[in-house]
Formats: sequence, structure tokens, C-alpha cells
Amino acid sequence: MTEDAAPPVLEAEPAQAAALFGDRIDLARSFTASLAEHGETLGLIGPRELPQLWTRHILNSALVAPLLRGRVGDVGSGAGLPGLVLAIARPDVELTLIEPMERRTDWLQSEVDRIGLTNVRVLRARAEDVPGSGELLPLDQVTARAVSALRSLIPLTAPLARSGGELLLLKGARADDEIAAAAKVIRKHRLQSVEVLELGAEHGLEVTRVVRALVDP
Ligand SMILES: C[S@@+](CC[C@H](N)C(=O)[O-])C[C@H]1O[C@@H](n2cnc3c(N)ncnc32)[C@H](O)[C@@H]1O
Repeated sequence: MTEDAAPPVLEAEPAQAAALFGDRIDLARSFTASLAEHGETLGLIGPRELPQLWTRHILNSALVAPLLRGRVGDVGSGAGLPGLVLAIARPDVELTLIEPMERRTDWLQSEVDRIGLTNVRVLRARAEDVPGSGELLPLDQVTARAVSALRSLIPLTAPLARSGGELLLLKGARADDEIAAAAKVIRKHRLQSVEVLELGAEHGLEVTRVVRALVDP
């Protein structure tokens, strides 16, 4: 950026936000404002994300909310995407945010406390170190966004889901290629009905691709 370039400005709230969050919109606004204020300093988002914070990050995450049920784990939550956004949108669902970096779990916990969410637990751990027995597992669904390519993401997420549970993995335009490259781990983890859902067009938003798979049904 040159010295006299204008600093990036937070994107205005799109009209779709109120429809996607319903009566939880004030909480979504509060989280988005806080992420815009602190995200760059805390190394959670880059400054260039501000002009697309709502559409590319908050709404992209919120589109998954209608697919949720039961106990959900979000692997690699980072700034809270999609896990914390989903917890805001779906207070009836129990979310566990699984994130190894202390700076990020501190942020997540502080936002959970500040917003007053009671359906979220923040777990500082790598997904592969989450104990197989205990009150957390098994989960009904596991989400992840921007953590790694499918072929390394499936071994991190599938073991956390119960038999018959689901993976909901947010992916970019090359989701189909990632599925093809992950054929071996898909077989190894006995995933079924692997498909790419395209969400967002019905709301006039950029398409969000979600790889959905059934775990060992
Ligand atoms: C690029 S960030 C994406 C964060 C967020 N999901 C998003 O969409 O903005 C990847 C996150 O995954 C976390 N991560 C990396 N390896 C992990 C693992 N094995 N288990 C759980 N989280 C992991 C990192 O600490 C980081 O916060």
C-alpha cells in the first residue's frame, strides 16, 4: 500500500445478513465488528479482508447453519470461521471449536464470553490429539474451513464423527478435484455419499462449496 492509499474499510452489512441470522443478527453484527476491530492486530485476518468480511467470511460461514444438527465440532476455527458464526446462527446446536493456537483460543473464548454464547465450548487441541473417549466425542457433524486439502483434512475430521455422522467441509472452486485426489483416504475412512453442495445462489450470494460426506454409516 502506498503512503497515501486509503485504509481498507469494513464492508457494509449486506441485506442477506438479516435473513440468514434472523433474530440473532445483533450478535452477528457484534462479532463482525469485533473481528474487524481486532482481527488484524491479533493476526486472525489480513487487512485486505475488511472490504469482504461479511460476504466472504461471515455469510460464507452462515450458509452452512441450516445443515447443522446435534453436537458439532469445528476443526481449526481460527478467527471463529465457521464455528463461532454457526454457534451464533444456531443456538440450538452444541458447538465445540477445536483450535491448537493459544492466541486464537484466547480470542475465541473472549468472544464467546463477551457475546454471551452458552452453546459453545473452546478446546485448545489439534484435531488428531482429541481423546477418542470422553464427553466430547463422538460428534454428529464436523465442520472445517481453510484448514488443509481434503486428503489431509479427512484423516483429521472423520475420526471425530460418530458412525452415521457427517463431515461438512467448506471448500473452494476446486472441490471436485480435491475429492478425486482424496479417493484413497475416502475409502480408508469409509466415507459414503460424498458430494459437493453449492450454497448461496438462492440468497443472491457468491457460491460456497461444501463437501458433505457420511461417516461409516
Ligand atoms: C488458515 S486457518 C483457517 C481458520 C478458519 N477456519 C478460517 O476459515 O478462517 C487454519 C487454522 O487451522 C488450525 N489448524 C491447523 N492444523 C490443525 C489441526 N491439526 N487441528 C486443528 N486445527 C488445526 C490453525 O491453527 C489455524 O487456526
